[in-house]
Amino acid sequence: MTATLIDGKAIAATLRADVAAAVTARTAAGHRAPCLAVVLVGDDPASAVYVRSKARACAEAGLRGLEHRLPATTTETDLLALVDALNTNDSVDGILVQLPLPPQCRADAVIARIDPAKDVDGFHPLNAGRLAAGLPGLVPCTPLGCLRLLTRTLGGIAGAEALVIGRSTIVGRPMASLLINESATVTIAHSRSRDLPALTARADIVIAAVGRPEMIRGPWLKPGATVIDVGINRVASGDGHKLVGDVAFAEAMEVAGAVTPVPGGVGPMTIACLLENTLTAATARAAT
Ligand SMILES: Nc1nc2c(c(=O)[nH]1)N[C@@H](CN(C=O)c1ccc(C(=O)N[C@@H](CCC(=O)O)C(=O)O)cc1)CN2
Ligand SMILES: [Mg+2]
Repeated sequence: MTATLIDGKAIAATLRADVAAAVTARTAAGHRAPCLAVVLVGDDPASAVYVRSKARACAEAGLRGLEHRLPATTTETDLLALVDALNTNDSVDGILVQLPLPPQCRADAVIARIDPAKDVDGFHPLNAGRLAAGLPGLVPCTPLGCLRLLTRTLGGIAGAEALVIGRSTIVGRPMASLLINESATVTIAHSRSRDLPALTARADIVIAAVGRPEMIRGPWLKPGATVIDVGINRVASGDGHKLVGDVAFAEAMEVAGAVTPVPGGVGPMTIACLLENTLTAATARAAT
């Protein structure tokens, strides 16, 4: 069996075009363009690339993007003061603080300071609680992107056995809540789970978010399963490096029904869902 490749890049492009059309309709109706403020602290090269991609994606979809670049020596107090200023700035609809932060800035404290109505990352404890309770709110972009890929690939997922491998607050836990809210039967596994191959063997849907290169092997999978690989691992290859996921891709393609590639699977959906969340936040704020 050769699995279908789930083209995250193409599906993300469709979602971005949908957001752009909705933004055009909003501005034609007299609203200002939704505005996203992105805060980057320090000079982590990967973070700088992601922030640039977010700014470019905003511009292409007709959103206003504001970039705040702060030095690596920024104190937590100064960062919180910037968040406060963005919270009270009425022309800002979404606030995103790029992670990771330098060690002197506690991510938990910074995230908790963001106005939950502007928390387009969906990381604020209030939004996490709303998602866990099955209430509407802003949802983390990576798991939301995974759900969009699943519904595009499978249609409904009600009743499906889903295995989420990874229990982070950014991916694993919100992913499990999203799947439960769609009436899937959900198991959460993690690094201490006893028999991962046995859990994987019964899963119709596997979401791999462990951060270990190619840990999930093809023969573990249930034939025909849908595999969503959230991992982005840089590994040595020849003289340079390459990106691999948490799933052994070539092996998975032999057994699964559909598989996301790395790169070009989940990653592009994260940024498309950020645009979607910014539009959602702007629409909800305009209605209050
Ligand atoms: N505040 C946040 N910080 C971080 C988040 C986040 O959602 N909010 N997620 C990651 C970084 N990230 C977005 O910020 C992100 C990572 C990767 C991709 C992506 O498209 N990856 C490509 C491969 C890229 C490469 O070649 O290196 C892919 O998978 O195709 C998008 C966004 C941590 N921080
Ligand atoms: Mg990917």
